[in-house]
Amino acid sequence: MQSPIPQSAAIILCGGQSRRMGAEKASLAFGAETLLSRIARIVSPVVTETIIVAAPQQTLPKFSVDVRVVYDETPGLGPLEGVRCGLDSVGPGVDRALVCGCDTPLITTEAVRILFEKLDDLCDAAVTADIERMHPTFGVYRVHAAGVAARQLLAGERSLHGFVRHLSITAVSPAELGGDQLLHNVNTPEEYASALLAAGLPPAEFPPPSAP
Ligand SMILES: Nc1nc2c(ncn2[C@@H]2O[C@H](COP(=O)(O)OP(=O)(O)OP(=O)(O)O)[C@@H](O)[C@H]2O)c(=O)[nH]1
Repeated sequence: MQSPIPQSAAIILCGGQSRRMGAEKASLAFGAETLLSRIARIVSPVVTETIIVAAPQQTLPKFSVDVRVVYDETPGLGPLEGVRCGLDSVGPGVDRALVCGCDTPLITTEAVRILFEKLDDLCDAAVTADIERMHPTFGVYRVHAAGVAARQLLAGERSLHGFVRHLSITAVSPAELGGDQLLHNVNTPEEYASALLAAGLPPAEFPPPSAP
């Protein structure tokens, strides 16, 4: 097994409303895991610390790896506030961090490692981008981008796409990371079912029978 990249972190966003899903995405079963615990397990081997950024009072599932949980300082601002809080809370010496949603269960450890390798000295971030658009919730950011996020939030910006427009970016195609399926986003019950199928897992009960 390869060792973690020194002075690196992973920030997993798990707040939000899950409106399209109609049930909290982070705690949805995904095989023997939940969506959130699966992502933590996949990303943690690459980094020296894994940080979960949750909404205040959010109930979190159990984890199979070490994580640190922090909470949105100002709730209700959306994922950009989660990114800002995550980047602001990395440990001493950490200078770059993966930012990832809890709703992309088909990402791989290898893809995370490649994203870190793609971040060159001249750029603020290496972000996945397909022919249609950027995917800011699968990217590696320099920790100093927290300042840009803070300024954007103060200016009323809420969107991660608006945020990355203010950064110098290396765009990384899904093909370079292992294929389009990596970015499969689980936002709806149908996308949840198709992600389980793509991962070779049996269908899950939906709505979920009980909260964890
Ligand atoms: N910490 C934190 N994470 C968030 C917040 N909003 C969204 N996220 C996370 O960011 C990722 C992308 O979220 P979206 O799919 O855009 O929004 P969502 O609220 O989860 O879902 P919808 O209500 O259906 O739009 C997911 O992993 C969410 O858990 C937030 O306000 N704070």
